[in-house]
Amino acid sequence: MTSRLTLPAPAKLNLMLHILGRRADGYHELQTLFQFLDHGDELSFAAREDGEIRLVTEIPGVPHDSNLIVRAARKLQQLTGTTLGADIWLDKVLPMGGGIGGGSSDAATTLLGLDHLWNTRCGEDQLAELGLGLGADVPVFVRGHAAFAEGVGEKLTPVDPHEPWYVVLVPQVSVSTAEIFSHPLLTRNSKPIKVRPVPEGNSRNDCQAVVEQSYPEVRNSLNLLNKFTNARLTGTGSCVFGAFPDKAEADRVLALLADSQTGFVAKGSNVSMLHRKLRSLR
Ligand SMILES: C[C@](O)(CO)[C@H](O)COP(=O)(O)OP(=O)(O)OC[C@H]1O[C@@H](n2ccc(N)nc2=O)[C@H](O)[C@@H]1O
Ligand SMILES: Nc1ncnc2c1ncn2[C@@H]1O[C@H](COP(=O)(O)OP(=O)(O)OP(=O)(O)O)[C@@H](O)[C@H]1O
Repeated sequence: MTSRLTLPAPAKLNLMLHILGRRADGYHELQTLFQFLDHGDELSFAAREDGEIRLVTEIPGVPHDSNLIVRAARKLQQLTGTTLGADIWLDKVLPMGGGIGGGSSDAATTLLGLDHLWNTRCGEDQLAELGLGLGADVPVFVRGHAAFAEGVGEKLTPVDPHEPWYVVLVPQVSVSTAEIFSHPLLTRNSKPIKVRPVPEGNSRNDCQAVVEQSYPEVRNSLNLLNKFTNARLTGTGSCVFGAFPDKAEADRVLALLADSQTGFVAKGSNVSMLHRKLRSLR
């Protein structure tokens, strides 16, 4: 039997997100602070000699060839000219359309995993550039270090914010990133801030007001979590999160909300689980 390479695809949080303006191509200039969670999907890869890319475990509602995993694998094949293919298995844990970067993280894990398995040795610089073509959030997952991001999210400065425990609530709605970024009431004129000191604490997400307005479920989750800590939206939602000093406190709060809320507890991490695993393989 061919050996399988199994790797995690962690979630991310946007600890703050400021929108500075809109570019001519419709994309927005952002400043955002990314941190990873020790919680995510898991992917397994096995090389194929015939060059085919096959996602064995498809996601209902996402056509095989549109899945970011398949698109990432094909892009890497094109870039490197390898004759190898892969069978890929996905254990989907992260909610979709949750603003915690599941699809982008799957794509980054595919790029790094297949670069390792195929021995194509592209390295992080090339893979981050390739990943940007798949989504604005892919490069930070390729780099694997918490970062202050500028541009559309691709200009990354590594940073080391605190690593608290988080309660992440998952309102049962899927928010379209494109819909929020095209909303007429979105605030798009935040003043640029400096990378250092790292903006932590009372930071805001400029998408939060319009998401709360359009999705009452998200507002409700924010209100509930706000009773215990400063709750914020991640990305364009739907997920909301709050920090706690230890796991016991985070578990306690999630349990208190469990009647009406779906969610999970996870530790913030400045080095992604993916990179920790890859280092252990080298
Ligand atoms: C909001 C964030 O989650 C913050 O981390 C990301 O910037 C979004 O990253 P993503 O999901 O990888 O986004 P993409 O797939 O590249 O873009 C989805 C849609 O969001 C809008 N979009 C995204 C990123 C950005 N900087 N400006 C935008 O206006 C665009 O309309 C685009 O069509
Ligand atoms: N491997 C994948 N995992 C999840 N979604 C995928 C994948 N491939 C394609 N998609 C599509 O991408 C959409 C967005 O999924 P994703 O889970 O990345 O959202 P998100 O967490 O809001 O992302 P972000 O934080 O980057 O905005 C899904 O609704 C789905 O149609």
